Amino acid sequence: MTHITLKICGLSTEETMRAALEAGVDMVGLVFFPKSPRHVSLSAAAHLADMARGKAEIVALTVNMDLDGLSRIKELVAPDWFQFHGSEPPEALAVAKVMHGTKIMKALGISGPEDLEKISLYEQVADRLLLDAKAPEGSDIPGGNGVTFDWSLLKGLDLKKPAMLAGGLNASNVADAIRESGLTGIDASSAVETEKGVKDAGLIRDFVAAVRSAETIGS
Ligand SMILES: O=C(O)c1ccccc1N[C@@H]1O[C@H](COP(=O)(O)O)[C@@H](O)[C@H]1O
Repeated sequence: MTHITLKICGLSTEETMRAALEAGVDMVGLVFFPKSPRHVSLSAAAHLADMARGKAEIVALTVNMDLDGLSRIKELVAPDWFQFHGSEPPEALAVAKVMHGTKIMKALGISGPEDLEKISLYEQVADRLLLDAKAPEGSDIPGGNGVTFDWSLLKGLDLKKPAMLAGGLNASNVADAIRESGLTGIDASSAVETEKGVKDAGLIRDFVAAVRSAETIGS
């Protein structure tokens, strides 16, 4: 039995935060990116983070955010992790880590084997990698688009850091995704929503149950 580290991203209401925590997720993601339908204000995020503290790790998702913005999040929300989901260079991760003392997760968009080359640059400084589908052309957001990629590209990779899989994962495909990728971390957003940005407690519970039952794969 392998424990899958499970993150639900883009929570923005008390009801769905409670559902995720009661279902036993390991990480909860709060999105700080105004173009995203899941964007939360600092005050709303501070309240949601207080609900989660001590029950799940709190992840602050940012996209190419400057140091002042990161400092405000750190001060008001006190996340355990910063998730960098833009084109931040490895040096920016190193600076954030020293300045804020948080753990760092770096998202990398994958669509083909050439995208795997970036991994070695980032795994030296990131505490965790997030291997996500590349955003479709024309999308306003670099993640959270509900699209998948060829998970088998990841099979057998010699990763130096823990890694999560993301991109279009839902209760029906997540067991295959775990098996094909070989990763032991899962992150999802769109599939637990009834419409863009609107999370649903029942869909969250179904997704968590699907991941937990997939934990027996290979054991
Ligand atoms: O969720 C968002 O709105 C978002 C915005 C900007 C960058 C990343 C975002 N979400 C991340 O995208 C992946 C996959 O999401 P999905 O399941 O395909 O919807 C996940 O890692 C989220 O953290």
